[in-house]
Amino acid sequence: MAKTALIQQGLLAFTLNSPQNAKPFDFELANNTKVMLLASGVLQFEPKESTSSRAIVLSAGIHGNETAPIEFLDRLVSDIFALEITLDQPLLVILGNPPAMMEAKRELSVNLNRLFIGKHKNYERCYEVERANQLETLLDNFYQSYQHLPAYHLDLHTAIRGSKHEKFAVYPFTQGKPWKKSSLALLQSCGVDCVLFSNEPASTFSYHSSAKYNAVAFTVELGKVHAFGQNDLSKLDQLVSTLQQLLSASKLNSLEFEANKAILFEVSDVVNKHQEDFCFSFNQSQANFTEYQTGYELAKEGSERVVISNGPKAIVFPNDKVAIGQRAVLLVKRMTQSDIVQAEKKHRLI
Ligand SMILES: O=C(O)CCC(=O)N[C@@H](CCC(=O)O)C(=O)O
Ligand SMILES: [Zn+2]
Repeated sequence: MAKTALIQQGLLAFTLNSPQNAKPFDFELANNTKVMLLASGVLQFEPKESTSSRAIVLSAGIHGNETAPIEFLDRLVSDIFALEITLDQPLLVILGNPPAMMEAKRELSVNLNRLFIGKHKNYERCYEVERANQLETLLDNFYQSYQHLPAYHLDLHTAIRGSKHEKFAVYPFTQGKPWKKSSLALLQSCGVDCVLFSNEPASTFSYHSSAKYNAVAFTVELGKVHAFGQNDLSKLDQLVSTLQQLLSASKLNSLEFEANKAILFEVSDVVNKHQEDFCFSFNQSQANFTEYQTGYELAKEGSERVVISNGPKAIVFPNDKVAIGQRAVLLVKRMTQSDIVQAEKKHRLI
C-alpha cells in the first residue's frame, strides 16, 4: 500500500522509486494530521485543529544534487510521520528535481530555479519546464487555500564552492518595501547570520513566493554540495530547532534580531553572461565572498571587460558555464554597522 511504503521508506526513497508521475493519495496520522501526496516529491500536511497562524513551504533539491537539504527534509518528514514533531501549521514539503537527484546533477536540461513567476512559459518543453509549471500550481493552490495566514517559504540549497560565510541567505528583492528585522531574526535563529539583499526581481522559487504572496521567503545556502550520505546533518541543529518552533508555536516572539552578529550585504551588480566566451579572470574554486578591489578586471567577454567599480566588492555564485542570458556572478557590498543603523533610521530596515 502506498501509505505504508511512504512511511516505511521515507519521502526521499519513496520519491526516487517513482521520480515522475507519482499517483496522488492521502491518509491521516494518529494525531489526525492529514497527509497528501500531491505529486512526486510533494507532500502537504494539514493539522486537524485549526489554530494555525502561518502557512509554511519548505523546499529542497530544486537543483537535484544539493543533497544536505534534501536529506534534512527527508528526516523532518520522517519525524512528522513518527509524531516526534508536532505540527500545528499547514506545511508543504517539496523535493524539487527528483530525476536530477537520480543523476546527481544540478539540472537535466535547464536550471529549474530560473523558471518561476511564469518564466517557464518562455522555454521549450522539457522536464524542468513542466516541473516548474506543476510546482507553481501546487504552491499557488497551497497559498490560496491558506490566504488568511502569513506565508513562509524557505528554499534550501547548498553551494557549488566553499564560502567565507558557510551559511547564508538571499533576501529576494522587495520592490521598495522595507527589509524586516523579524525575518532576519528567524534566519539568525536558524544559524544563518549572513544575508544578501537582492537589488532586482528574479525568477527564483523564493522570489516567486515573496513577490506573489508577500511570503517571508528566502533562498538559504547551507554549506557546500556533497554526495548523498556524505553530509554532516548535525551542522543543521539550529535549523531543526527553529523549524520545530515555526511548525508548532503560535507566536514567534522569542526570536530577536541581533545587529552585532549580522553580516549583511547589498547586491550591487548582477553580472549576466551574454556570449559563449564569457570567462572569469580568477580561479572558479575561489570561495564565495572573496573580495576584489576597485579596478580589478573580473571577467571578459568578447571585447568587453567587467571591472570592479566602487569596491571592494565580493563575489557570490560565480559560474561562467551558465547558459547565455543567465547570471554568471553576483557582486555584493558589505554593510557596515553604521550602514545598518542608517537603514533603520531611514526605515529601510524595520
Ligand atoms: O553555488 C552556486 O553557485 C549556486 C548555488 C545556488 O543554487 N544558488 C541559488 C541562489 C538563488 C537566489 O539567488 O535566490 C541559485 O543560483 O539558484
Ligand atoms: Zn541551488
